[in-house]
Amino acid sequence: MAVMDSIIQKAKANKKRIVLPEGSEARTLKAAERVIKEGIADVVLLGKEEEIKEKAKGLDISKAEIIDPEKSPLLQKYAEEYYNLRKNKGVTEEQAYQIMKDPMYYGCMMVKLDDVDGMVSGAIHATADVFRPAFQIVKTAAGVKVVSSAFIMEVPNCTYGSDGVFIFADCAINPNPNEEELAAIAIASAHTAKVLAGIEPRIAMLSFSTKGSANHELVDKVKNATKIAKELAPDLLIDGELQLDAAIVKEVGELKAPGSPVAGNANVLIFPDLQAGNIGYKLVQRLAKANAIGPISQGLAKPINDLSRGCSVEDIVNVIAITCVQAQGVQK
Ligand SMILES: CC(C)(COP(=O)(O)OP(=O)(O)OC[C@H]1O[C@@H](n2cnc3c(N)ncnc32)[C@H](O)[C@@H]1OP(=O)(O)O)[C@@H](O)C(=O)NCCC(=O)NCCS
Ligand SMILES: CC(=O)OP(=O)(O)O
Repeated sequence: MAVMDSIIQKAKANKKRIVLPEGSEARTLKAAERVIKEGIADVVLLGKEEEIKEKAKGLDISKAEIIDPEKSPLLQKYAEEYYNLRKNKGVTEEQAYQIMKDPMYYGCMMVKLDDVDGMVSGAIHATADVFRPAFQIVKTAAGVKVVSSAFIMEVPNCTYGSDGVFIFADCAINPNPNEEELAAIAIASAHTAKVLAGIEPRIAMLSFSTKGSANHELVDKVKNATKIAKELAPDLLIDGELQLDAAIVKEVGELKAPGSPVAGNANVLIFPDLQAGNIGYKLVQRLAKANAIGPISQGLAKPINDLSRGCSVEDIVNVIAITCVQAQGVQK
């Protein structure tokens, strides 16, 4: 938990205000209580006040602000903002008003208008339902074409990576990134490695082939993405295409990819598509009992983070703390 200890200390040092749209969800309420009690963040819960209070019986959430989007005096203003953002996509004023009653959209608008510093959701919503409003309302940061996600993986009793700490990406957002997108995911993940996990990135572009051991168009995609990433970020330690064993096991790396600056010692693992990435992180989380922190979004203009529906209270606390640290880096 060393990585999370440091992130939680950073979050406490400059407290931020985080909205939780799944305000009446049991794990979310427990996480809200802990986050407030430990001074990690101020919390806004969205939902029907009576329902939230009923579900929170026995918990102290008295310091959380509760907002029911349907009754909010800001609903009309938020609807107008949404209408202006989406009218060119055919959204009418009436549709905008109805959409803005949805806590997922309302929460994103709070972030967009700086009424909160960040949002965490996804304990009972699928990833697409978290990111669709985020893409529409908060949009990408300047210069970013593709938003992606990464997990900080802390694998117990493991000497690979950085003493068992890895970044895995993209495990949650882009189903089938093209070469340029895969290169962008690698570069964004290097930033996450440095800023959030506190490790110096050594990036492996993963494949079922190592340095030409197999020929296939799927392998070509990873080779080309590696070339693009190296051109865009010549200072980064990045290599591919590498199989997983060549990427993380020293002896296998020396055998399959001699001379590689990364093979055998990688700590940032870039998966070729979402099938591999999502299966890969869940395998390591469940079979190796790794702490999977995330998914952490990369490239949104302001921080909005998803959760796995299988998350624990601790996972939610962790993602809230990460969202706070991301918010500290946002220029307003
Ligand atoms: C993320 C996701 C929801 C976007 O899907 P979508 O809504 O069908 O996307 P669309 O192509 O219709 O795009 C919707 C908007 O988001 C934008 N967008 C989509 N993906 C984006 C990305 N990765 N980065 C930045 N913007 C993106 C589009 O440009 C579009 O913007 P616009 O409406 O202003 O033109 C989709 O890629 C998805 O479902 N991914 C898999 C999520 C998942 O199931 N993960 C596994 C469990 S974690
Ligand atoms: C990240 C992820 O896989 O989310 P979920 O388990 O909710 O699909």
